[in-house]
Amino acid sequence: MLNDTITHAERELYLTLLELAQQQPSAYEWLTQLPIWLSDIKDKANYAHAPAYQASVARLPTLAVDNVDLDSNILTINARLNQSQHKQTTALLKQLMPWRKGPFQIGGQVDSGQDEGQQAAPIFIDTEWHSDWKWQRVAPHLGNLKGRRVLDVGGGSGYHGWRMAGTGADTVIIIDPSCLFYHQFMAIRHFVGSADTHETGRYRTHYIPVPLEALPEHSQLFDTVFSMGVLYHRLSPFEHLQQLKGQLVKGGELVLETLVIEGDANTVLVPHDRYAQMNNVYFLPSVAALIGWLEKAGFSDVRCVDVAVTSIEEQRKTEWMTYHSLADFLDPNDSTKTIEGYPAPMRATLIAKK
Ligand SMILES: Nc1ncnc2c1ncn2[C@@H]1O[C@H](C[S@+](CC[C@H]([NH3+])C(=O)[O-])CC(=O)[O-])[C@@H](O)[C@H]1O
Repeated sequence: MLNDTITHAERELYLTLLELAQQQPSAYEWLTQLPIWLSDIKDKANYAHAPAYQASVARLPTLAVDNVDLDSNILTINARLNQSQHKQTTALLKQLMPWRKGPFQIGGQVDSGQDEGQQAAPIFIDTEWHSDWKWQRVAPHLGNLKGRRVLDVGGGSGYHGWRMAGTGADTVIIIDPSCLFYHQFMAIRHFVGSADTHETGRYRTHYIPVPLEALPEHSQLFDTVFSMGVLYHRLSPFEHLQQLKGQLVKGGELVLETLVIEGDANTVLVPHDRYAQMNNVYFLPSVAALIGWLEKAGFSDVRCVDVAVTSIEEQRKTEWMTYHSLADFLDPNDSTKTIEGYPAPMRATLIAKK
């Protein structure tokens, strides 16, 4: 129910789903569940850090934003920032560390204008991942997202979701169960503000803090569904593919990006214990096997558009993510292997039709 304590982001999400429901009744089921999804993320019993994250986002200052370029590799909020706003904003954003997916920049170039003494340098959130590099590998193969309704499953901080809106998507819904990433999205959204309403006159980019499995199964709401960096975390890859398919309209497009290994249609690696130190990695197929999985799950026109080995320049420790990163997870004597002896991370992007 709409009530007084609802945030602006929540209100816009309700309105978007309400509008969707007028065209596609399955969105009513989302509306029914939304209060539960949104209150769970605020519950200290589920997420001990939730109140602290919320407080950090709530205390972010209001800046004079000149413009926002959602289609830039460093997702840039051009705003005027004085020294005290710079200090306050940096400190609050650092309370939302680790920042893994980005990069973002808040602030503009310091020019030699009249208030030079006052104006602070931009804040550059140098994230662990160069998510822009992934986007550059994927975007050329997407065709036009203009006017499309898009779901980004496992969207992290929302970096790619913003880029989807930046290329003209009509509506973007990001889902991810991470409480931290949800609040990172809300922090960036605070600064993006009404720039997100560009072209459509209403807010286009939304975030629901739930896993894919929590969504109503056969919503058929989206023209494009992205699942990037999620499949290998799933115990049952076929269930994941079915759930993705259930969110697509007939003829809609799936963009699937996941870890792969070299090999033929019968090659699949199931790491016995950890993979690159991650303890939640299950199935790493070859590209040929993955094409077979997508076809078995009922997708057609399946094509692999990109394969890339992840470099230690793309995923690395930064000032905004100070824990171990890829370089620490590879064999120090042979960077083609993980420290467990498996092939080093290589990722493929596949596109398929429902
Ligand atoms: N069942 C689930 N449903 C939805 N999200 C999930 C689920 N399980 C985990 N996640 C979320 O999926 C994301 C995986 S990261 C990819 C981010 C971005 N897409 C990227 O392509 O850079 C992995 C990577 O960095 O490789 C995390 O944010 C999880 O919380």
